[in-house]
Amino acid sequence: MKLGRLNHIGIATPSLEASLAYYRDVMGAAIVHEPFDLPAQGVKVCFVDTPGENGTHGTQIELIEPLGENSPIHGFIAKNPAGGQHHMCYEVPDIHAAKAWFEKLGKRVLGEPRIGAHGTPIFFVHPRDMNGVLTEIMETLKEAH
Ligand SMILES: CC[C@H](C(=O)O)C(=O)SCCNC(=O)CCNC(=O)[C@H](O)C(C)(C)COP(=O)(O)OP(=O)(O)OC[C@H]1O[C@@H](n2cnc3c(N)ncnc32)[C@H](O)[C@@H]1OP(=O)(O)O
Ligand SMILES: [Co+2]
Repeated sequence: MKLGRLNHIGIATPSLEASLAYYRDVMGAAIVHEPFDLPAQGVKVCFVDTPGENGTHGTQIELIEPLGENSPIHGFIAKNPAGGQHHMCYEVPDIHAAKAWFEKLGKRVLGEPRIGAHGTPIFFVHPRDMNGVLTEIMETLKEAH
């Protein structure tokens, strides 16, 4: 497998509202998208753009707040009440080939590929197998032809 583009850095937060104010007022973020719920993934999400090249944005900040009592990030927030860096997400051309790659290496893929925040298939690989970093793999949005 070849290392793909760093699509986003996931930041867990107890309050999307407070974190949005931070990225806007302290960090001077130019583009803050609208928050949206992902009930199937147990999170409320809001993307913040970082500057990119050729008029596109760079790696995004993905702010995630627990949504519902079964949110997978309740445990993280309990351990880190102020929130913090939660995961990193890399793009791949083919989600199934990528899943087979990590499984072949004996890495714990967490669940089957499912639709993530950008509307394409994603999966996670356990942090204990990934240098301590919860790693999300996301199939790149195919260019509309
Ligand atoms: C998908 C929508 C959106 C998108 O971009 O498309 C998102 O990114 S949503 C992001 C939220 N969803 C997930 O995180 C799903 C995958 N995560 C999980 O399945 C769990 O969080 C899991 C299994 C990684 C950890 O679960 P939990 O916190 O309940 O377990 P433990 O507390 O027992 O943790 C086990 C072990 O891992 C360490 N840990 C936990 N979370 C992280 C983390 N974010 N980064 C690094 N390490 C983490 C924890 O400290 C434990 O370590 P140990 O040494 O064994 O005590
Ligand atoms: Co993510």
